[in-house]
Amino acid sequence: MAGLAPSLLSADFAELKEEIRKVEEGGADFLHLDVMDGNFVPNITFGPPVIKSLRKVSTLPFDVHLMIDRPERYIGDFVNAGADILTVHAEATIHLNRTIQAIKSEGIKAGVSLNPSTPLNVLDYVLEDLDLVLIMTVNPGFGGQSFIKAMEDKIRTLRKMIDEKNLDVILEIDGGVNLENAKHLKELGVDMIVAGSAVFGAEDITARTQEFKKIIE
Ligand SMILES: O=C(CO)[C@H](O)[C@H](O)COP(=O)(O)O
Ligand SMILES: [Fe+2]
Repeated sequence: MAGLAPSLLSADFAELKEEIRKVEEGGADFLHLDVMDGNFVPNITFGPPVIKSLRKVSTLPFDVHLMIDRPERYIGDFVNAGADILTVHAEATIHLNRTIQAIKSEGIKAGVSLNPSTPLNVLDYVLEDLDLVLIMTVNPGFGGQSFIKAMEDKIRTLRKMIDEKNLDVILEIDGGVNLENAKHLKELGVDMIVAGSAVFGAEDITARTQEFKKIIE
């Protein structure tokens, strides 16, 4: 059984409170929040002040995906804003081990995300320290892109790495997941599925969330 983390990136930004209520009602497990800085990725979204405001209107765990250069500079800000899981890109921080320890020392969960072309071996000496690994199944920066098929092997291999060491690490994937491929991806061993456009693009967002949950349970 996998969980669902709707990505707010594809929500109506003028109606965030209401959009969150809809996915909560549909049984979302995490709320996925995409922070982009216009440097690490060619897009800009929102930062700690928006997340802090949303924290007041949701009880869902906040799964914050930082697509920003040198994320270590902002760990305290995102912790204060209410992040429950803070995920950094391995490509964006020079001292990955130090950044992970800095997140964990704040008493929240630490995640590492990998771009599609980044090999899994960058996790070799940190996997044991992590709470979550986020495999990007599109190139980060935008919602509504197509799933990159080559990521299926990466997911299988990471599943084996986690299971062989009997680790308590959430395997999360992000990008291009829809009602058609969700079941297959769950069967590859994914624990948490991020979906943006496939959830918030629906006419009835609550019903779509429920539909997703049914497919991946
Ligand atoms: O991190 C992201 C993009 O960089 C988003 O979480 C992701 O793309 C979700 O969008 P969709 O489900 O529409 O592909
Ligand atoms: Fe994301």
